[in-house]
Amino acid sequence: MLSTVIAPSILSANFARLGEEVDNVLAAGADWVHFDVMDNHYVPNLTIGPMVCEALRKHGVTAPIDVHLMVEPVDRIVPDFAKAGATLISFHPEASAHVHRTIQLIRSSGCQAGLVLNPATPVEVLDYVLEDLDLVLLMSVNPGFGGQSFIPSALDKLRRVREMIDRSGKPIRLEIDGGVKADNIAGIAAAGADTFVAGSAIFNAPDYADVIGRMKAAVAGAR
Ligand SMILES: O=C(CO)[C@@H](O)[C@H](O)COP(=O)(O)O
Repeated sequence: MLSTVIAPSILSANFARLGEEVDNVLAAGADWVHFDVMDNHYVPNLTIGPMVCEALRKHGVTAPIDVHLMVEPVDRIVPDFAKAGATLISFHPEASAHVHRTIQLIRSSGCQAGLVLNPATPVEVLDYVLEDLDLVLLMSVNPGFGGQSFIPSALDKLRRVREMIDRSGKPIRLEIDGGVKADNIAGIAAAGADTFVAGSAIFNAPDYADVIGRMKAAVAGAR
């Protein structure tokens, strides 16, 4: 089983002090930085692009940057994020005309590739591409905003994708994103996730180390 990763979503960080927020959350025990890119087209919100990713690298961030593209089209922006220092790039199959080609593009740009399934996207979309992926990201909210509630059907989906990954025998990460909190993360881990995105639960907490520590302890108990 792969190691546990806690990836705070900077969507809920204070953008006026972003470098400091990222430093603080990494010092508090976070493993990755989750970087939500929204285009006001694929999703009804507008956030940050490659320049901000590059700025974080120039600021001195060395942790993996986990870029979640909620943009359409996808391919045009992939090389820009690779140059800006992204470690992983994940995208939605609905936003790419050629899913396999986009995966190859991400990998040939030097990044790891992830595919993101919305709450209503069937797991069969992973057929034929699963073994080309480094990560599967299951959305447990509809993409576009932080602070939403975890959709319970994501647990069954996690179990199904966990089985698919285990059957493949490949070291593919299973990431969950949306409504993840210290008080529901154990059940999410038991359903098969190893990589946990949490935005509001971490950045709205007064003590980042305390909440990340409680999340890691709950995951360790469940796994
Ligand atoms: O991608 C998204 C939303 O589209 C997520 O990364 C959210 O930003 C997670 O926020 P919380 O639900 O943890 O507040």
